[in-house]
Amino acid sequence: MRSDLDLELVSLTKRYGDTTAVDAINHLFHAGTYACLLGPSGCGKSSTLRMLAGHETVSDGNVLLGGRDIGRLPPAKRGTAMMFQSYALFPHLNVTENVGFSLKMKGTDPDKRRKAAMEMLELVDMTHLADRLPDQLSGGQQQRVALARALITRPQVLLLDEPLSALDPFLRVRMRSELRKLQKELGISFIHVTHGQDEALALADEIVVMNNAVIEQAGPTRDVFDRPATAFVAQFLGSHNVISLAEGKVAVRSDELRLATPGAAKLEGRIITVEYQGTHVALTAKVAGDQEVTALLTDKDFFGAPKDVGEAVGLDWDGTAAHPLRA
Ligand SMILES: Nc1ncnc2c1ncn2[C@@H]1O[C@H](COP(=O)(O)OP(=O)(O)OP(=O)(O)O)[C@@H](O)[C@H]1O
Repeated sequence: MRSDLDLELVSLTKRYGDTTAVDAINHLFHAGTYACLLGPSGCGKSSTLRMLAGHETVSDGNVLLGGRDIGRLPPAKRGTAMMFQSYALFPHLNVTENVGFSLKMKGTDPDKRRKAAMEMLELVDMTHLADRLPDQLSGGQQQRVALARALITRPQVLLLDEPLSALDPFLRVRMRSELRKLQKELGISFIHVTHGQDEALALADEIVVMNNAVIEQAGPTRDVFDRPATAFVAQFLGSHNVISLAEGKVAVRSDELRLATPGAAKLEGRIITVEYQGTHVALTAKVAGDQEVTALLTDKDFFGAPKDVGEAVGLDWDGTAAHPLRA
């Protein structure tokens, strides 16, 4: 069902001279969804996000928010707000002034501005640091201020460009659960650009995988993970093997592979690495056609019948675990 706040990309295209960074992509972001735009460096994620925000011109196509074409409006008139990778806080303004900045530009009076800024700071749990300057804040605190500053415009869609990449790994995991919680509380759409598959899996209701300027696959996160449509998606999301069989290429999750007696399994080969990972052991074998295939075994299964590099091994899986891939 369509909603007034759905965001639709229609044949959206970005060209920089001879380079086509985004090639006629179509997608409907349902209102209230946490979506991650995922893909390798240079695939066109940031260009897409910047076109949605109005920080980059649209070369061709349309951006519709609730059916209204916003693709050629100035950023402040779109109903979107963007949070940048570097947070882009003004160093000479304190936290409250940074958060209230867009209201100042609109001519809102100082009392109202301060009140609105404090409400937003409350939302991100930062009221106690309202008078600090940005360089007196930690990375995570700066990120919260940047979020509050983007949200004060009451956007219908929040656009986030690699919002966690400047944080250390520990803080990144904490902040991603805060982002998720905030999105659920606000009920607005978040579109979050990342090249990290674990970040996308942890956060997103929906994943849009981009490659070479086009959308390779999009859908609910678990559907995309469980049923990658192409070898690229399977490999980019990780935890899958792409295996060439007589009937064509299939993706099989590493944790769906099991060891079997050579000669009585779908594949056989020799073990080339055994890697202990704590709860699991990753065992990689070289099989027919020089293919490397990894089985992720629970530590209990592996140590119940340990194997060594160089041993012959059979690898098997249930028929339903193999997903045929599009060429
Ligand atoms: N201002 C520009 N002028 C010319 N080419 C550009 C410009 N910005 C981006 N590109 C090119 O467009 C393509 C897509 O870039 P974009 O930044 O959208 O990719 P990305 O997926 O966000 O990559 P990253 O994860 O590295 O930021 C790349 O080939 C890039 O070199």
